[in-house]
Amino acid sequence: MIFDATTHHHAQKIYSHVDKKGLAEKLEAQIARSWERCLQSYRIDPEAPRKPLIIEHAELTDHRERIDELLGDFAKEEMAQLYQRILGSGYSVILTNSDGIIVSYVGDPTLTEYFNRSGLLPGAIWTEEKEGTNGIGTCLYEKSPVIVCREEHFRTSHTILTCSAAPVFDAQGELLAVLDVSSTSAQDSRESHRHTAALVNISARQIENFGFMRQCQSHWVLRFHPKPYYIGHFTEGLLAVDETGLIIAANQNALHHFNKTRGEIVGKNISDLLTTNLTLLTSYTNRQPNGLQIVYDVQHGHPFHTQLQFPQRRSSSIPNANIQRISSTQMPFCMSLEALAGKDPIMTFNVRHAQKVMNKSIPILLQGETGTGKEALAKAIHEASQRKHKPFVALNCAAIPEALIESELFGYKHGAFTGARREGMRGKILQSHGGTLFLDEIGDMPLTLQTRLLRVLEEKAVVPLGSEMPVAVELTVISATHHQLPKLIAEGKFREDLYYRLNGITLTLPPLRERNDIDTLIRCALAAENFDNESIEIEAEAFNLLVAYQWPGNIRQLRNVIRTALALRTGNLVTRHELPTDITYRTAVTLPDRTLVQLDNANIATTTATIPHITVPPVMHAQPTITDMPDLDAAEKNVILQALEHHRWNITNTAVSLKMSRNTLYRKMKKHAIALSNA
Ligand SMILES: Nc1ncnc2c1ncn2[C@@H]1O[C@H](COP(=O)(O)OP(=O)(O)OP(=O)(O)O)[C@@H](O)[C@H]1O
Repeated sequence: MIFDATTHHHAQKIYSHVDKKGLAEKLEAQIARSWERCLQSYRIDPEAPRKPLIIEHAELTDHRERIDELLGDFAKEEMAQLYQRILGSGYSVILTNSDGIIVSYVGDPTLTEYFNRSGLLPGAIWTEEKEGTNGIGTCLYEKSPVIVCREEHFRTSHTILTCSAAPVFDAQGELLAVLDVSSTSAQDSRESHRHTAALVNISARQIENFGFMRQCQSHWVLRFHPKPYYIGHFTEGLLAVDETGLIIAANQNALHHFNKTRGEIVGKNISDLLTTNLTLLTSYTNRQPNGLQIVYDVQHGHPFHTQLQFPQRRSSSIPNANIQRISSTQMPFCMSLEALAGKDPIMTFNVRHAQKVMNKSIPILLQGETGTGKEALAKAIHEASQRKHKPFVALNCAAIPEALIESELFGYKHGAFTGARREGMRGKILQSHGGTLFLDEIGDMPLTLQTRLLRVLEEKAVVPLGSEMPVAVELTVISATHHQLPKLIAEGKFREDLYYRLNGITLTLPPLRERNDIDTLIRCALAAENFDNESIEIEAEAFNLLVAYQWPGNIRQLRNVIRTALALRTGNLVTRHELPTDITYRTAVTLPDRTLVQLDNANIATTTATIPHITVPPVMHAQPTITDMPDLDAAEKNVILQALEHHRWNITNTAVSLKMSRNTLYRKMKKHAIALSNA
């Protein structure tokens, strides 16, 4: 930056504007507010020279993955289209995440160096706190479209830029990203940029609507607009509804069309807002798949043209009270924090307590037998918390060799040790910055690492291997173990001070055999494992055998049994013959003949099926002896080895292909003495 009279004049203009409360200069209100924030809240010196703040490549990759998850490739395609529309004007098109970090960039290759020097490059941070008034940062703060033209920038070094930025919100109305177009042309004025700003706003709405459809793909989505030809247009309203017709999400346009706030729409039934309901809408769409139906705004009587989109992978017929379907898309519903509370008093207690502490940086310790749903609860807490848009990062302390946990957790600088990645690695702790770090099997963490973890928790900073510079981290930890930590402390295997650090609150998950909502869990498991989305019925006899079984492997075992039963069934009926002998022999039940239990998919998390009364006599322990098992064991080992080979020993892909969790895969590998070093 050149320090000359012009530079100084720019800074003086800002001081005098803020001092004289706007009397010195006529300014856009957004710019005036931002200048005040920069001087009074962030205390930035407008003349201070500044280098762009760029995050590390590995961190940028994490941010990109998170955005891609929510917006898919559409954001990049829309940016490319926008760039084509303004081609030749010397502009760059930029997408940042909600932290103001540039995650995508499309620009004139001949100007790349020029933009890079101005700090407009992937990984650069453009919040107002860091860069003063600017298109991206001010848009993030204002949560509305902004134009920041040349001298309206706060930092003198940015006054060569003209930027138009528009916010992109997620389906819940939270700010997700900012789309920005910047230029360095001296010809640009606020007026000449209005056309560009309009294009940016249209593209931001397109990205937002596409993101909405992606985020709500397991629900019904009602598209609506007062004019029929605007269905599919960036101004269309979108409402996502669950199977009872309850509105669970709305886009910005929907609020505008109803002239209501989000709070006045989300949580209402669709029939409270429109002269229709989900059954009428689905039956119309079944008859006329691409037709538009006219319905009326209940409050004002205005007509809306509507089109219903069925959930992807869910049955597209009208919910029917007699023939109930089980659908895999109910999985998220079953696994939400509210749904996990179920009807079991201990789980309800756990969920209520989790809700009270989840936004207060209080560490949560989950205790329970293997397979009781500790990781599922940790994820649900994260998803229900204010951190839901930040990463959920899990580390299984028992599954990773001791030598690797350290680098996995704390990360390393490039060249920290032989074999280290050239660009270094951000450890799990830094990856979870602002989100949730889930430390599974914490009781198995080696003592030396417990000491380092304790230091991180106390100092809220990480020192990556090979580095001396601590990096500040915003850390919320949920840890889990099947061990009794106080017992490990007494045995000298776990640090007492770490235990108190991790145990802001302990939630103990009950084993499945002690839960009184096992019927609901069976329904959830059936829904989750019904990948083909078919109508499934289960014989009362089979259902009751499942209810009465003792489940040593808890919910994980239940899921496995149901997965196999669904695969073995003939037609759509699950009978006792598809259940493992372990269950059918052990559980002697007086059963009625072939009464069907129909599974109520509309109320899967809360209803009890009408199960005919049965008596459950004492359990017969007809457990197979170990000598019955070797062939099965060998077959299992073989299947695991083949899958590992097929997926080149990638644990995540192998676990997905075998439909088991990574933890289970690690456990089975341990059981069969398959070491990762086999690779
Ligand atoms: N309420 C539920 N309904 C249906 N499936 C569930 C529920 N809770 C957990 N599951 C499923 O059960 C399996 C085991 O759950 P999870 O991995 O959370 O258990 P865990 O206690 O963490 O196990 P481990 O101690 O072995 O790590 C997973 O497939 C999970 O998706």
